[in-house]
Amino acid sequence: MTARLLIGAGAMGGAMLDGWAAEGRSDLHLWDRRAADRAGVARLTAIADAAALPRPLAVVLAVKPQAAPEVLAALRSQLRPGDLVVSVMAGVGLAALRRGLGEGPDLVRAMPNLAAALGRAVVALSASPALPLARRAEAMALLRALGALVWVEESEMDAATALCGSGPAYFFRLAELMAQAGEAAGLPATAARQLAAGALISAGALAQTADVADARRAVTSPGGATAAALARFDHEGRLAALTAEAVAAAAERAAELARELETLTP
Ligand SMILES: NC(=O)C1=CN([C@@H]2O[C@H](COP(=O)(O)OP(=O)(O)OC[C@H]3O[C@@H](n4cnc5c(N)ncnc54)[C@H](OP(=O)(O)O)[C@@H]3O)[C@@H](O)[C@H]2O)C=CC1
Ligand SMILES: O=C(O)[C@@H]1CCC=N1
Repeated sequence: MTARLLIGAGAMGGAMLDGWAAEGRSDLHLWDRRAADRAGVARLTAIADAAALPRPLAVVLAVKPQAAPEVLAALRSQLRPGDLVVSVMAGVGLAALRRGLGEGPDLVRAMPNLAAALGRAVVALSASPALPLARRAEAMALLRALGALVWVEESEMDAATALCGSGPAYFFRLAELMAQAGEAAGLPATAARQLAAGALISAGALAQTADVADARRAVTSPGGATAAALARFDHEGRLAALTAEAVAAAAERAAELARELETLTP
């Protein structure tokens, strides 16, 4: 069984630990500056301790992209040929990971989301075309407990980040605004929040069983209340335009993180 080392246990790393805990794994190691201790997870006192971990070793990098140069530099000399490094850092490309970590480890990029804690994320994956299938399978085995896996080209990773990494926040924002609008329409604040969040949960559940366009059509009675709302959303294509603009902004920010990293990399 491959030992696992997670570096960075903030929001995303913590969610992955929760997802793996549900798998009942006993070979989890963690390095983080200050995350709380967790049952069943062995804390390293320094990244340098990674050298002594059992092999084969899979390292998952979940620090902020801005911390990448420092963390990659500390990790580089601790890795051995055959180690697998999976990075969930937005905007940190395979080339930057390779420069930072050297030729030893095999590399995979992954873009999960916070539903990894519940095993309900969708995770975009990319790797060099030269990465053998067996190593891809190892990365998939590592991430399977976190949710559904979708391979994309590395050139598509920023767009994938804008959808699956950031995407949950878009729906949460809409639910926040729906709650505000519900209150303005006369509901008590608590009920408005419960109903808006409930609608989000209901939509998520339905989206698991049907194509989203079909599900939308099923909700929309001809001439009914939903149709009235959707007509406003779609008036002159404004929701489509706004959504396209927002997704492009997220993808562009991921690309920009990569450019910023170039200036940080020694
Ligand atoms: N949040 C999300 O929904 C998603 C995040 N990601 C990616 O996951 C990564 C982590 O994001 P997120 O969990 O939100 O961020 P957080 O800031 O919540 O977590 C980062 C963690 O790494 C720790 N850390 C360890 N070493 C360092 C170091 N040398 N410098 C800085 N931090 C360090 C931080 O410690 P400290 O608290 O002391 O700074 C913190 O615990 C990012 O690269 C992001 O792009 C990907 C998909 C979704
Ligand atoms: O906002 C971010 O940059 C990270 C990546 C996707 C979700 N959170």
